Amino acid sequence: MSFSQELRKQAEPIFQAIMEHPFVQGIGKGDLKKEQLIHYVKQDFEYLNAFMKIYGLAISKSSNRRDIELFNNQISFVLHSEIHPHNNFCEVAGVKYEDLQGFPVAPSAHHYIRHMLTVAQQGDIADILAVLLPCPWTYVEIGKKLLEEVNPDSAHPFYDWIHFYGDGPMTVTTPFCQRLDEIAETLNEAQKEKLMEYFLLSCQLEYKFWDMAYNLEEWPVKTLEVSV
Ligand SMILES: Cc1ncc(C[n+]2csc(CCO)c2C)c(N)n1
Repeated sequence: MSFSQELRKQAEPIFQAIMEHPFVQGIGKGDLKKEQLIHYVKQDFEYLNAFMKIYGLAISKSSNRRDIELFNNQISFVLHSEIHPHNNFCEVAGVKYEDLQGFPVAPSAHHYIRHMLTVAQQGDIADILAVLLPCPWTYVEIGKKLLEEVNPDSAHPFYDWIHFYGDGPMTVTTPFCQRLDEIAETLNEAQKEKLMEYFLLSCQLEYKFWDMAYNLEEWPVKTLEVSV
């Protein structure tokens, strides 16, 4: 079994819990509340800004052009393509995307961003791949499962979202896994265990992100805005 298959196997209970989460199920049923969609987009806009900066850190730590190209392409993808699923949520909620940008980051999104940033600042390319991988991997599996289970017609409110992740342009999971597997061949067990820990924590935080959006999670006491 390859190292990435080992990661996926250990994360199976979290992938299952994500699939069963009411926000994810709500995308399939098309019955999410306007406030839940708005909270998701506000938080995800900030999350994706942090994600691009982490790709920048990955580029600064790259030692060959193949890696630089891989991360550079993903910055463009987040800038120009990841806006489509956000626009889908905004249209259903009846709000303008521009009006959901620049808001304070809620606790679970904050935790996830901090986890990725810490690993990216302290670690190497393998650490960064392990910490980022659950992001594309969980979304592609969600998209594929919803396509199978719901098979939405074009009148479904989240038709675009489901197709974007289910059979759209999101193909980065494969090169990330291949690159991580290549590096893992050179690592000892303790080093691989550390990568497993980063990966599993990101999977848990993917779950928390859905939960935050579903429950409109905010900081317990309103004070100054928390930024990242
Ligand atoms: C919390 C959260 N997790 C994953 C994604 C999906 N996503 C974000 S960037 C990207 C491509 C990576 O290069 C993918 C798949 C999201 N939008 N929000």
